[in-house]
Formats: sequence, structure tokens, C-alpha cells
Amino acid sequence: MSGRSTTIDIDPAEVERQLQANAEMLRTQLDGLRETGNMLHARGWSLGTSSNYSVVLERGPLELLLTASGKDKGRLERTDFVRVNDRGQRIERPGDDFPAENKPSAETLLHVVLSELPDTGAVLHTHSVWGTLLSDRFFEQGYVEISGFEMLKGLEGIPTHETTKRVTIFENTQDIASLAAEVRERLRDAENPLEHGFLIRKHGLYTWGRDLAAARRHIEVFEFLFECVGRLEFSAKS
Ligand SMILES: CSC[C@@H](O)[C@@H](O)C(=O)COP(=O)(O)O
Ligand SMILES: [Zn+2]
Repeated sequence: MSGRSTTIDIDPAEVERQLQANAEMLRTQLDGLRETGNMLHARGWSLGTSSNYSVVLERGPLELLLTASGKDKGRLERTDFVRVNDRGQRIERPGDDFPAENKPSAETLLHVVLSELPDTGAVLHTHSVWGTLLSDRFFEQGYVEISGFEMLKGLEGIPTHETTKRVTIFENTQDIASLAAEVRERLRDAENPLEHGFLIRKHGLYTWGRDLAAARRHIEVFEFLFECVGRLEFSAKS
């Protein structure tokens, strides 16, 4: 030990600038999620406080900005959110302004598991009529099969309509920790990849993307395709 000490100059103006920049970035993310909620609610896919949405704020360790539980997704305010860590626990950072009573979404652990994927920037969950009906109709088969539609090309990395996409269906449960573990397991299964999204039986859809725009696109593409498959399935069989 030399006994010498090092002093670090902290410029208060620079600290203030950094705080302002972080606050501005957070407001942008909040407004993106609020606008997403408006759109998904207006489309009828996030009614009755259903759904939850998140974006990745930090990696290493992971921090998510996530809808608080029980909020009306068609009227989200900037205060209707929480920040959570890589275990799904609520945390605070300077500049956060979320009420103490806000609780993380009941389905937070699914957002955490999907956000652990290195390319995930946003996760969206919806409850549409077509997705819900198909998730039950095809539950025994284990997936909804979507084949030959041009709209499949709206899913990241799919270059042609000559594609067969199987959307996995998990059983519904209130034990989100065990469902999250099941999903994590499937995400690691290279033989049977879980990509773009999955359904939960009689519940809804989870999709993710590299950013909020990509996740929104995936929701729209899936919902379009579910309606196509659903109309064919139910009109042919009823
Ligand atoms: C209409 S209740 C739906 C909830 O049980 C749940 O599935 C859901 O999507 C919203 O839960 P939340 O805790 O608000 O994120
Ligand atoms: Zn749900």
C-alpha cells in the first residue's frame, strides 16, 4: 500500500444532466407503453384490465419497466408502472415516480424469463377472442399451426409465406413461477424452439421483440393470423 489516495472530481452539473437524460428516456419508454395500451385496448385485445407490457431498461443486471397490476390498459398514466429486477421484485431508481402501492403485474416472471433472451427489448401480453378460442381448440395438439400466409413474414426472420409456424400452447395456471420455469425450459430446447410468441390456454398471447415496435408488430401479425385460422377452423366445423 502506498498510502496515496485518489480523488475523483464529480461535476454536479454533469450529474444533473445525466439525471435529466435518464428521466427523459424513462418518459419516452412510459409514453411508448401507454400508447401501446391505447392501441391494444382499442383493438379489443386488452380489455377489462387484462394484459401486461414491459420494456428492458437495463441489462446486467436486468431491469424492466412493467405495467403495475390491475391497471386499465386503455388509460395508462405515467404512474401506472413499476421497475423490477431480474427476480421480478420491485426496485426504485433516482427519478422514478411510481406510487408505493403499485404492485408488479401478476405475470411479471414471464416478462423476466422472456427478457433474459439477449435479443428481447419488449414483451407484450394480450387477451384476444381469437387467440383465446384457438388456445383451447388446439390445446390437445399442443400448438396452433399457421401455414402459407403472407402475413407470416411480419414475424422477425421469416422470409417467405412458404412457412409453417407452430404457436405453442401452455396450460393456464395461477402459479406463474412454475409456468415461467416451463417457458424457460422450452426456450432452451433447440429441437423444439419457442420463437416470437406462445399462447396460454383460454388466457392469451405472449410475444416479444427486439424493441417495442417489433413486439407490437408481432402482436398485430399474430392476431391477424389467429383470426384467419379461427375463421377457417370454426366456419368449417360449425
Ligand atoms: C382480467 S384479469 C387478467 C389477469 O388475471 C392477467 O391474466 C392479466 O393479463 C393482467 O394481470 P396484471 O396483474 O394486471 O398484469
Ligand atoms: Zn393475462
